[in-house]
Amino acid sequence: MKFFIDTADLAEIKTAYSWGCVAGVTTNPSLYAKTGGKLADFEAHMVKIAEACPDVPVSAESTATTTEDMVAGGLRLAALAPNIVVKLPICAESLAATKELKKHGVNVNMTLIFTVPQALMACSAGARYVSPFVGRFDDIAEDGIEQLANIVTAVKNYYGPEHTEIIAASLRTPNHVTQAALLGADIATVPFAAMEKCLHHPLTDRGLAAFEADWKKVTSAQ
Ligand SMILES: O=C(CO)[C@@H](O)[C@H](O)[C@H](O)[C@H](O)COP(=O)(O)O
Repeated sequence: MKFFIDTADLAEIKTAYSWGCVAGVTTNPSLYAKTGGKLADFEAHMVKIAEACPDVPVSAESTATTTEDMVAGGLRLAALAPNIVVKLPICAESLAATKELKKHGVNVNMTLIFTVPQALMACSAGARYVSPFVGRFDDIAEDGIEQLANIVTAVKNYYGPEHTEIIAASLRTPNHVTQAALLGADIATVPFAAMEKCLHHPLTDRGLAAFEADWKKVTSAQ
């Protein structure tokens, strides 16, 4: 499973990318709003992200509401940098836009996926990625991991990763990441704070402290 970083914060993206394990970036309007960014700066911000990690896909989300605007806006976003993927929320208009954008060679990441039929419809329209949400199911006392498992099984029954990759989204914890990996999601897109948590374990920290203490004994004995 690949790791994507789920943020629009450039500093977080640069830090996570420098670790060498980040294979993509996903952003959305809420994550961009969190950076304090203005509408006029949106495209320039996406370019900065794309240039900061030029060898991995960067999802930039369109807020258009008609197929025509999604296609026009998608072509504009895709032209900003070669690694930009156009992110669209699942709806009738975005399915049609996905089919059209694919004809132009533009990759689409279809987001806000909560059900198996939604995921299969997105694949069928030609989405390069589908993004089922986990945490938001947990928020309403449903099992987000179980829902993700159903989507992974159904999509993999009919499509391979060269057609459509599954991005487990709305992940909040290392356990979400573990479960997404075990059930076969192609990608986990992880917020920076959760990515940092994934790095650590108390036994790793304890082991490191022991190595350092023992090495001091070795160096001070010389
Ligand atoms: O859809 C994708 C990735 O393609 C994500 O960026 C997705 O929008 C985010 O994971 C969610 O919006 C995060 O939602 P939440 O868990 O913070 O409620």
